[in-house]
Amino acid sequence: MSDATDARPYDALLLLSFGGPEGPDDVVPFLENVTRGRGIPRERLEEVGQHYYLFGGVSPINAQNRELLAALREDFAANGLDLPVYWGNRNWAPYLTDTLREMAADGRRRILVLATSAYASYSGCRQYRENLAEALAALEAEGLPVPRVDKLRHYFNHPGFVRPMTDGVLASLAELPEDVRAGAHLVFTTHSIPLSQAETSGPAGGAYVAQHLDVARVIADAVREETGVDRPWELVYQSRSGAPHIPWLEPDVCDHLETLHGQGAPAAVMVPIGFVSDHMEVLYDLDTEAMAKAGELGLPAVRSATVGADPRFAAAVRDLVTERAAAERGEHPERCALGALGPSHDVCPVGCCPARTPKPAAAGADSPYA
Ligand SMILES: CC1=C(CCC(=O)O)c2cc3nc(cc4[nH]c(cc5[nH]c(cc1n2)c(C)c5CCC(=O)O)c(CCC(=O)O)c4C)C(CCC(=O)O)=C3C
Ligand SMILES: [Fe+2]
Repeated sequence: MSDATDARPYDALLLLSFGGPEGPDDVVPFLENVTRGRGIPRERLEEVGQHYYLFGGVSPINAQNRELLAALREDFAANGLDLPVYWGNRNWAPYLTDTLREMAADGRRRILVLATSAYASYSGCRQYRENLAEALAALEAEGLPVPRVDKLRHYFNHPGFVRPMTDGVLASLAELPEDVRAGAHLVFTTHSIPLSQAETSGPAGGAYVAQHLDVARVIADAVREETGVDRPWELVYQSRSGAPHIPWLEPDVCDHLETLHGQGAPAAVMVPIGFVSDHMEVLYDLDTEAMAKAGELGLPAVRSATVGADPRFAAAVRDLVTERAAAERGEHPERCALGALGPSHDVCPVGCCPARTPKPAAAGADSPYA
């Protein structure tokens, strides 16, 4: 393991997330921020707005990021890692540009970024890198010093991300009635994305699905070992958006529950491996919509926990920070990873997770910033 207290050359960590509305008046402006220039049909937006209004116009994502920030600060302090942690979002306050401005004013010059997305995809990786480039350009235009930003590697297969989810599945199985527990399917879910984006994800294409399958297999294997029961599992998708004629990853989780029921499956545990916390995608698309579908079918179902602010995840972030810092210093740190794919790259190569319309992206080999 790398020196657990040495973050040099980095002088700050930036938690970079999606952002969400904090009251009913925020919902429409938030959705406008999310969908600017993305060609999402108006009906879809109205529908998604309703999901937020059902919860008082409040997405839980900001509170969850505040908890994660607190967990990171606590973990760093308890382990002697002296590194300040900041937070900025793509779509809602605190906005990324404001946070980077504050960081520059505080004298931060080498910033490491933790995005709240564990996998390779345009939305989960390059789009955050585009947001960073846009924010750095704003600082430059204001005559402020432009810090150098690097992004932590994809952490989907880090034990500190996978282990809490495995424990979540074990806890969910225990909640199912005993007579259906052994036959329960493990239904791993993630955000659907356009097929074209899935095909071009990662340095060589196909990374989004391959990474999820790798994690699903690791969790299914661990659950089998710990319960002594070999359960069927599948990877399915949720939260599809976009125009109906554009193909996205399938099957949808609700259709899949119907299929399982038709095949006589006795129960299902939905495992949202694609998400870092219980934000609106989890609360509405799984806990509300998919659970209602399971209820209609009479299929016993439980949804297992995301990592959220689990202390093991905070410790994993510390490990990733010190690992990357050591690599930047020219050392050869050990890189923790479960599954078959191994640790992901530190620096996204040119053309990784390409956008439909090319835009400058920071924190990668094609960054216009050093
Ligand atoms: C891969 C992926 C993740 C996981 C990785 C990551 O976490 O980044 C994710 C997370 C999230 N997505 C979120 C919200 C939304 N995503 C939308 C739209 C879209 N998401 C997409 C993909 C992803 N999204 C895509 C390809 C679109 C189509 C438009 C586009 O190409 O951009 C829309 C527009 C309406 C709609 O169409 O649903 C909303 C409101 C929230 C916040 C939830 C909250 O408020 O609690 C979170 C964490
Ligand atoms: Fe999304």
